[in-house]
Amino acid sequence: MRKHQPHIALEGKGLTLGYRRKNSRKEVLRNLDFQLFQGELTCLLGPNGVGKSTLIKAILGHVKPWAGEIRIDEELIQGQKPEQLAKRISVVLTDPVFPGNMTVGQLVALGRTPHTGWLGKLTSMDCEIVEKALSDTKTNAIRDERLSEISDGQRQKAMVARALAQDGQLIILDEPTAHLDLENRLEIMHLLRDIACRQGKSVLVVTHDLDIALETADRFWLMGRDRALISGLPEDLILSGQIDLLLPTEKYGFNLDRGKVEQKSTATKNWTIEADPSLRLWVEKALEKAGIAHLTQTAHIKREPFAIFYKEMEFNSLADFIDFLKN
Ligand SMILES: Nc1ncnc2c1ncn2[C@@H]1O[C@H](COP(=O)(O)OP(=O)(O)OP(=O)(O)O)[C@@H](O)[C@H]1O
Repeated sequence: MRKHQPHIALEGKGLTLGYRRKNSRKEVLRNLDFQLFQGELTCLLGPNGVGKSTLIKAILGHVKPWAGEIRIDEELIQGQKPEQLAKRISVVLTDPVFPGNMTVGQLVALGRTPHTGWLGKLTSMDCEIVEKALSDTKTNAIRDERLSEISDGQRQKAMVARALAQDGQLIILDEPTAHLDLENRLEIMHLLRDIACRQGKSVLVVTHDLDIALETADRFWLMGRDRALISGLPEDLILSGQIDLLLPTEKYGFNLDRGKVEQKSTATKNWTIEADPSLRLWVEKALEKAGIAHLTQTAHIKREPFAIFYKEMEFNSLADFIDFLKN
């Protein structure tokens, strides 16, 4: 079967990265190969310290490879001037430093700088792009607020808006949802996916948020402690078990049935629970957390109104049921 190959926006080959200090060398990543595709939202995931930020710094030209190369649209990144790269890559890093008295609107307008120059005036097209970035991220209402007087989450949304206004072909965001509440996390990630898909951009997001990444990413890049990078459809990586790269110890694992990372249970369960699968899932979870591995009789669970029937008794909440089992 012929494979459909999307356009490769960014490619790394045989990339080895590290840091030098006086007489010592610290190798962080060795011999990496990767491809970032146009029109896709890719999430880069991996345990702390494996080298995700180092890879991003290399893509931005801030860290020079010890070996190998990175190409953006087939052109080597090494050797490109920062202002050339700024037109092609929009970035949101974890600890941005901007004057606190700058307003959200001014910050977002700054995104246009690579296209206008530092003293450049915004054209009507620049203004339109800034307005769109503000409305897409729903930061319109806080456009006149100062950066020092808004919440961390609002500041984070403003940073995403600035990256959208920059309008690079490649958008790279390092933990863009770290300070956001659940709804805003989902909204920002869906927005980024939408932008990748509709505007044909390549979006790379570094994140530790596996749930939201699973919900939104077209592709995962997984980095493990062996310094390799594995790329694939999130669902393929789950089914092949490679998702466990994110969990280097034996203690936790990805539960295929529940679609979640969980502590691996060593206790054997001796219980029979009669219920719909979705009800049973939550009953089992509560029993496991309470350390209850044994039921002497079958528990029957009913939905609407919720009730547990056990030993000719009726319980209307898991809390009451567990209380009974423990006493
Ligand atoms: N400027 C530096 N000089 C020397 N070593 C560094 C430097 N920056 C990072 N490192 C080291 O490189 C390794 C990878 O760090 P990096 O920040 O890339 O990891 P990460 O995967 O982004 O981690 P996290 O998820 O915690 O953000 C770590 O061992 C770190 O100590």
